[in-house]
Amino acid sequence: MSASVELENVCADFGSFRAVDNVSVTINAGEFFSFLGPSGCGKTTILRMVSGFISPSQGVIRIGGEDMRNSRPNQRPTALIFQNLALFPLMPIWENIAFGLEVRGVDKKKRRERAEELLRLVDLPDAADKAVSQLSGGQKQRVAIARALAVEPAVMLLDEPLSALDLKLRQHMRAELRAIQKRTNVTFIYITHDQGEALAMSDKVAVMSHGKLQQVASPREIYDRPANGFVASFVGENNVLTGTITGESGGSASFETALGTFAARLGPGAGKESKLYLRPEHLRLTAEPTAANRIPVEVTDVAFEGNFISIHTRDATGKALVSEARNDGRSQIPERGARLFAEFDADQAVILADGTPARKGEPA
Ligand SMILES: Nc1ncnc2c1ncn2[C@@H]1O[C@H](COP(=O)(O)OP(=O)(O)OP(=O)(O)O)[C@@H](O)[C@H]1O
Repeated sequence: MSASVELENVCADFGSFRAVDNVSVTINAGEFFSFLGPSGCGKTTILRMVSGFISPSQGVIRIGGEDMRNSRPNQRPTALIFQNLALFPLMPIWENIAFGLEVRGVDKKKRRERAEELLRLVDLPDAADKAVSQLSGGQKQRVAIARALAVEPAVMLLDEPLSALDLKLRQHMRAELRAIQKRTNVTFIYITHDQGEALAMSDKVAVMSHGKLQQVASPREIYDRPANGFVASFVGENNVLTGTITGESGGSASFETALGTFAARLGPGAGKESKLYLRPEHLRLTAEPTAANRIPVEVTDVAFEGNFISIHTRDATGKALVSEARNDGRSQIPERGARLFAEFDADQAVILADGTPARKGEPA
């Protein structure tokens, strides 16, 4: 079973400080949905309102179409998973998983069967009789997920559940979590400040800043078509050029900067206070430019990043521009000090409205 979650004009105020500012979003049943944003942007507060631990100051939350205003946390079809999971150290794994069922009066045989079924689901089929101390961090996290699923929630709320794990395990668990979500078809609402996690796992991502939703879209759209400068800079890397729009035609514009005038795509909301955003992977370094958009640069550093190489450059005004080359043995990697051109195609550069306004109760 899974359920949709709707937030309609939801605000959360702590005194005069607005932590969540007029958020409206629909999360479809069976979706893996992430809230992504920097620390303090209001993600956890949203999760706590959906789970019922705090009430919205304004607005409505519906789960499965039902207004949750008068439902306490234990009356909601939700289960919550934290970063610091608390398994009971003196109980074997299967009893940890079945604990919620015992509270509900399910008999021991059924509890054991359900625990074993869930252990198969989270890919730990032989762990039923093990002690908590015998499991690794990642395995414990999977047990915590099995325990949350035991009571058959329609919505799972996950609050940065992987942040205590090391990098390799975190990457492995991304795939695991996604697989578990697809197998169960339970709605997953996942909060994270890690863009890699959000992009890799989610059907849809909501990018947040200062309590406000900035964009709600598929991971691909968030990356390829950011709605504003905040999303463009927070998700992935971008070179940012300041300037002014001097002409427009169709979906593109000419943008005058201290380095010259460039043709670029006009993003949503672009106006006077806009900036030009250019991803490092779209900036090509060459001695013989072919594109009209070109900037003379000098290479200042070449950094090996594993699967790609970051090439740091400086233009005539002293501004740093970063370009990326794939480490595939075929890319030409320039030497430090080389004088080249950084060129880019107009449809890969986008002009976007700037950042996000400050929220109520906060200095601008
Ligand atoms: N009970 C509270 N009283 C006062 N302010 C609060 C309270 N809870 C949260 N806040 C404030 O609201 C803002 C949003 O907090 P929230 O925990 O939702 O952010 P977050 O995006 O989850 O951040 P993090 O990733 O660091 O957990 C923060 O500025 C925080 O200090």
